Amino acid sequence: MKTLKIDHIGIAVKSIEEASKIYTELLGLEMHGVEEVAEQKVKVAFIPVGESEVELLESTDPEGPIARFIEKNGEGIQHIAFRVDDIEKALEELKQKGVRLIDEKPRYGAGGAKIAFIHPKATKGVLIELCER
Ligand SMILES: C[C@@H](C(=O)O)C(=O)SCCNC(=O)CCNC(=O)[C@H](O)C(C)(C)COP(=O)(O)OP(=O)(O)OC[C@H]1O[C@@H](n2cnc3c(N)ncnc32)[C@H](O)[C@@H]1OP(=O)(O)O
Ligand SMILES: [Co+2]
Repeated sequence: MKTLKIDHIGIAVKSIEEASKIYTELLGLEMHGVEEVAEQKVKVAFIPVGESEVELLESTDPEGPIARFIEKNGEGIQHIAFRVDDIEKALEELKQKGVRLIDEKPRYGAGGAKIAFIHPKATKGVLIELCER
């Protein structure tokens, strides 16, 4: 497998409408439309910047991962997503290395990307998402 680039940085926010102003009004970036990813219990907005994007994540459910993250840590960076060329192969290789995965098989994320998370306990406290588009 090949890791290609930082695809996006996931930021947990209470309100996409409020938080997006930082990126649009202060940094002059443009936000794409908001999309719901029901499986992850989030609404998502992407803000492209150069080769990567900022992903704003607002919870749609108090039991979802973003609501839980904000409850514990407040708003802030929740994950870093790396784009890979072949996510099934990447997960197979990580599994063989004994890495603790949250998702052993890819799920579908925003924009129909295939995504999977590595547990932060296996990565010195960074929640890593792999994604293939
Ligand atoms: C739409 C899609 C896309 O891009 O297309 C997305 O991004 S969806 C983005 C949202 N979806 C996800 O995050 C899905 C994957 N995440 C999960 O499954 C969960 O959030 C876990 C990461 C397993 C955490 O689960 P849960 O909140 O139940 O456990 P917990 O609070 O007891 O946390 C277990 C330990 O992990 C740490 N921990 C929890 N969340 C963390 C995070 N985001 N970054 C770093 N460490 C984190 C906690 O501090 C704790 O450590 P201590 O034990 O030392 O206190
Ligand atoms: Co993400």
